[in-house]
Amino acid sequence: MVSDVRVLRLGHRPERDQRVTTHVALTARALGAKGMYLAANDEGVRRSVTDVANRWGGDFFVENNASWKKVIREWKDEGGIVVHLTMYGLRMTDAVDEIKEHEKVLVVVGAEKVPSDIYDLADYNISVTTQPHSEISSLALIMDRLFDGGELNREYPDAEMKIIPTERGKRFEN
Ligand SMILES: C[S@@+](CC[C@H](N)C(=O)[O-])C[C@H]1O[C@@H](n2cnc3c(N)ncnc32)[C@H](O)[C@@H]1O
Repeated sequence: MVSDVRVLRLGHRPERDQRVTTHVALTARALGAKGMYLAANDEGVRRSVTDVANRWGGDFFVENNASWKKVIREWKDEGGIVVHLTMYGLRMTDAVDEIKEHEKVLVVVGAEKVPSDIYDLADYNISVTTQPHSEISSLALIMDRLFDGGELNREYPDAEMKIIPTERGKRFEN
């Protein structure tokens, strides 16, 4: 059963990808990942995601300027598997049950281009549909499958901000 999901973000270009990478991290956090390794130097992304995480609870981390090969090597040494999301991979629906037999899953998402070695280093190259779309949507869908929807109503400990779901308007507890 999957209990530890982390995201590795490859190919981030600070001048172009800040918003999407921030949304990758926020999606990862909201859907139950423990943290994101950013294989680029962008302290601004780390700071803004950490600021959200501090206010909204839990202990999601962002590691800035991570060496992606080292992250993968150490993850595998700890018994984790590496799932690279790419539209060229195997269909998610064919592989997800096998992936779910593992506890630790590192989900790798790219920006425009990814280094070609990732296709060999990954245990699974997985396509979420076989159409081009986005790292955010593909990440959200695989996380939902990995946790079977159980991530959707998680509690975030030590939150300064908490939403009280309501039919209309906005209600917060803080
Ligand atoms: C804008 S796409 C880049 C597409 C790029 N041309 C390529 O070679 O993969 C950015 C990222 O979104 C993810 N992605 C896009 N479509 C996907 C799909 N159908 N299945 C899984 N991941 C996808 C991949 O992680 C990809 O690296």
